[in-house]
Amino acid sequence: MTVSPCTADFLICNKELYNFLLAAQQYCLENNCQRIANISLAIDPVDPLTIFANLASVNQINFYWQNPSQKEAIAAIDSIEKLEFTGEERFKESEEFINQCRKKILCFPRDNSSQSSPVFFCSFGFFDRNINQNYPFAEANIFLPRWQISYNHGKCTLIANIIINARADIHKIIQKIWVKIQEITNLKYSGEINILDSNKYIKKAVTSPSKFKLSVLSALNTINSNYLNKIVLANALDVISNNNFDLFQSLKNLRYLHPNCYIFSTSNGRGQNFIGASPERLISIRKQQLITDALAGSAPRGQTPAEDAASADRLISSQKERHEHSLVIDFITQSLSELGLSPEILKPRLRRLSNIQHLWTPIQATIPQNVHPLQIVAQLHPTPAVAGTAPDLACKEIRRYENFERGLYAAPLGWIDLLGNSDFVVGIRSALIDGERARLYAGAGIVSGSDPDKEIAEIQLKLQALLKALV
Ligand SMILES: C=C(O[C@@H]1C=C(C(=O)O)C=C[C@H]1O)C(=O)O
Repeated sequence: MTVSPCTADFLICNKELYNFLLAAQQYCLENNCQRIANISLAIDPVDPLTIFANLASVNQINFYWQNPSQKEAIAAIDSIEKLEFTGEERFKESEEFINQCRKKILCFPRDNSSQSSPVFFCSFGFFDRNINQNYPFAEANIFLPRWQISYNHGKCTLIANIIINARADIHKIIQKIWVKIQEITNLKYSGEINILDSNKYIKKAVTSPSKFKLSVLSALNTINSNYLNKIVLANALDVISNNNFDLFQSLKNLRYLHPNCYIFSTSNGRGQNFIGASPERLISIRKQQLITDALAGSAPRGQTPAEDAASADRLISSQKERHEHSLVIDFITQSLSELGLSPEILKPRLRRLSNIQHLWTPIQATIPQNVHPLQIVAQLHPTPAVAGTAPDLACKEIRRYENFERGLYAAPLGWIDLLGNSDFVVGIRSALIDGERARLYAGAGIVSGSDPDKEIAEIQLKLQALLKALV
């Protein structure tokens, strides 16, 4: 084999990597097995979205995630291990999948730091079984990426997951990593924003406003009969463009328009993508400290600072909005207590987004070693912020009222590393992109005192925020 001078330099710098791969290969030879080498290398700072836009293909499984402060972002490109599940045990089976993979992974370096821990990316359906058999994502999707580029407070890491067996060509593997580093670091950052006039699209609500209004009125009757306290009813908007939607430009636009939201994208490897800008954290765990959001109760942003403040005041003092919000706090604290945690409710605040504001109460807890992040996800999903109360009853009613598959909408989407760190958002303010078609989703919480017209207007506001970013 001819080794290029560049590879030779890299080889010398990474003698330790070479020895690690050699030892891994030896292990596979002696034990007649295959392993996954998880190789983390510090690289010069890059923008993971730029890398994602250039290296990810819509026909691969991939994932993009970015937090609101924009201090953390991850691009995960292509998969080396993946599984899809359906049914009630999907969270448990995903945890089991991670545990099985864990046994096969050898890490370089072996420093047990969060920068070099293998990361699994997951998306779940709102329901544990889809009714629409043609819905393009399974009810649980989990994968370990082939390439991962992580940005964390100014530092960048490339993680490569590579199959090692007795026949592995170690020089070739090292060369492949080197070529990838070159490819990544030579890419030019382009933060270009390209916002088009959404009037150029053909748009159609999946449920007409009159039908939606009837559903709200009927749901209010059910609430008044005390069968339910709250139900979150959603609508979808189908959008058709003349051209295929540009996934990467739409993500850049989302990041620009919604800098204080979690930006996400996941693909099924068959051409469909689910993207969005969610303000709602389901779980965020760092070093066993959990933080989750109770987010419910909404009002428009005002056109002027005075109007905005007045709208915020009305939101804060509205009995109806506070009741809607407190149902979410109660559910989260009770659910976490059932897991043996001691949740602490932080000071309530406002979550102010580009065109809407929400009542927001973060809740925190310490996680014992034996509680897996997916157990918490399973316990919390769906919260009354996206389903209602009691959630089981509300879910049955949602199925009756909504005439489309929720799929990944309002469901958990995020990542988990092998140290127990994790981030999951609630997949709201989201859209399913399929070529030149997009389906946008938004819902609103219905409680006693809800006004159907106001709920429809709230859903419109939520849809507009996303529509603006799509190109
Ligand atoms: C259901 C959605 O949003 C949820 C419902 C809210 C409400 O009804 O006030 C507020 C925030 C979210 O928890 C959505 O955006 O689709």
